[in-house]
Amino acid sequence: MTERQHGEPRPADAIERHPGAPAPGSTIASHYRMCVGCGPDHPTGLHVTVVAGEGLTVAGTFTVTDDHQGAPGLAHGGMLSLAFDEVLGSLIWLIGKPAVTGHLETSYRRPVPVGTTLHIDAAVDRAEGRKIFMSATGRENAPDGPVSVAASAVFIVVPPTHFTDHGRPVAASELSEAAAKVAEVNP
Ligand SMILES: CCCCCCCC/C=C\CCCCCCCC(=O)SCCNC(=O)CCNC(=O)[C@H](O)C(C)(C)COP(=O)(O)OP(=O)(O)OC[C@H]1O[C@@H](n2cnc3c(N)ncnc32)[C@H](O)[C@@H]1OP(=O)(O)O
Repeated sequence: MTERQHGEPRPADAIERHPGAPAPGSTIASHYRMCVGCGPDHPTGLHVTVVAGEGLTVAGTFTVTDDHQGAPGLAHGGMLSLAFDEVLGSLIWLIGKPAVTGHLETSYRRPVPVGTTLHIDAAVDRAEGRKIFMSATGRENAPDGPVSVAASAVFIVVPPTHFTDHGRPVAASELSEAAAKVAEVNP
């Protein structure tokens, strides 16, 4: 291996779409029915939906409701950050490796009123060892609407046991098929 010169950036590792990844255009199923980000059974969750894109990209949506307000009539910044965490996190199903958020940075560009649907495009930018660098933009009410929020994140690849060691036991019926495989629970 050639030695790097001082100040030269570390070369990125190859990172590819997993052969078993959901096909472009298909919905990425909610990983856990009670997830506050994507779970369909969560009463006040964000109910984020995500569709796989080409390569290492996804497109998500989050519709802001009264349950997500900070100032009256406006989305709470933490909720917007959650929506980005969820959509960025769904990129792991394209890579085929479990990972968790290490660092998430959110830049709020415009207030987001209740009733807005944010269209969140997210992509994997590069990988370095276990670190996966990702970024996303959230546009108001249309895939080409004005950018309301932008985010960047570092996800860290973890062993599947991360969830069983630190979480609680769960039935396969509460998880998506892919998540049940990660958690190694049988139906
Ligand atoms: C019971 C059954 C359950 C079933 C579940 C089914 C499966 C579910 C499947 C899919 C779920 C998806 C869910 C998505 C939800 C959305 C995503 C979230 O909200 S995730 C929650 C929030 N995040 C955390 O809770 C992380 C808490 N932190 C940790 O656990 C650790 O700190 C961890 C794993 C992130 C790192 O700890 P280390 O000991 O493994 O890593 P070290 O060896 O120290 O670092 C490795 C490399 O990463 C960098 N690194 C570590 N932490 C970093 C950080 N915070 N920011 C930036 N880089 C970091 C280090 O500098 C190092 O880099 P160098 O190799 O030296 O270049």
